[in-house]
Amino acid sequence: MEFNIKPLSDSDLQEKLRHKIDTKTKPLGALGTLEALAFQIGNIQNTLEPAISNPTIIVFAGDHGIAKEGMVNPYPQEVTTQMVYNFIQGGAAINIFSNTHGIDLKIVDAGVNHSFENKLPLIDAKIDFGTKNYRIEPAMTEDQCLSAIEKGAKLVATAHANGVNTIGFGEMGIGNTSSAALLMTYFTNTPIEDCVGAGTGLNDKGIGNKIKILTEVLNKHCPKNTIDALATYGGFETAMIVGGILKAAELEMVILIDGFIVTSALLVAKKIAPSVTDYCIFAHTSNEKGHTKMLAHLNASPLLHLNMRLGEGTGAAIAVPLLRASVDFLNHMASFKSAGVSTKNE
Ligand SMILES: Cc1cc2ncn([C@H]3O[C@H](COP(=O)(O)O)[C@@H](O)[C@H]3O)c2cc1C
Ligand SMILES: O=C(O)c1cccnc1
Repeated sequence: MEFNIKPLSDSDLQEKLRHKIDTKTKPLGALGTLEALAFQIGNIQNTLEPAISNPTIIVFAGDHGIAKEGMVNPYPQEVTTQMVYNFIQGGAAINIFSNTHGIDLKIVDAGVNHSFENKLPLIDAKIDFGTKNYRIEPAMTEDQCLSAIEKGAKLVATAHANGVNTIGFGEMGIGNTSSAALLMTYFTNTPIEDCVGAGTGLNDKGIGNKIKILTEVLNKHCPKNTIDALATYGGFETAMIVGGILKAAELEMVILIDGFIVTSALLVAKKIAPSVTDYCIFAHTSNEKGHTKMLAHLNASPLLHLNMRLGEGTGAAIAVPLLRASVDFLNHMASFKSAGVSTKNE
């Protein structure tokens, strides 16, 4: 498992991008974050004329052993399967927002606890029928974890070969806010009580219980390295997103980071390849409690804060028009020179 990710440090290109942005017909810096976006996307694509081509969101679905008990998750495990059918039928939030913004959507069975019929519009990458319960044993074996990373990477490589240059990731997996909280505490050294939130709607008592259970889980295991930590606490969907993010950065794609769970996958990816964040655009701040601290750890300033806490890649989908607007101004806006507009008095 090798990912060759180039840090973005072409100072000549960066200077030209800066100049192109600064000579558009607007006060210096007046397009704010859109300027930063255009600069980053130009850097990623190594061009002064970037484009958002065939933006795609891949939603990975997987079940979690711990969710069978119903102690950390308000909704039952079956909801993962039911939501996969909902995605296939076009009824979930991510379907709607993908339609709104012309985003191609792919749904992947990373490891749902259900046998899906053949011929569904569902990509079969199943590792197993859900992870093991990490209250008892590691969620997955090292082989399963590496296989999930590889499968996620392969799906992104296929998308890239089909002309996709902008990719977002989504997830569906009842119980996966617990898994993300465990990964967060492991990779950022943040106390578990600051990583645990309400997920899909626990009350204060439920959150207290979730913290207690996840503290026991942390005391039980002692992961020996990055992959071992992902195998111990992760989900199949999370591990596939880790591989997907790493491959997308290697292929110099624009990566849209969604909420709490996708960002937890990025923590793992960054541990493997620190430059990966050069390729990441942080779409939004989720209302899940730990997300703000997780983002601060990554030095990230997301584009949006809409009080969303859903996952599925919905935050990533909502941010796509901002990416389009940023490359459009860079490509099409007049410069002071071309429009004959006077520059600022010195
Ligand atoms: C109907 C429904 C649709 C969802 N879509 C995403 N999630 C989100 O909630 C789950 C994580 O929360 P927890 O750890 O509390 O189980 C994930 O499946 C996530 O994608 C959903 C959850 C539900 C119930
Ligand atoms: O931010 C997220 O990704 C999130 C938050 C709560 C539940 N599911 C996902």
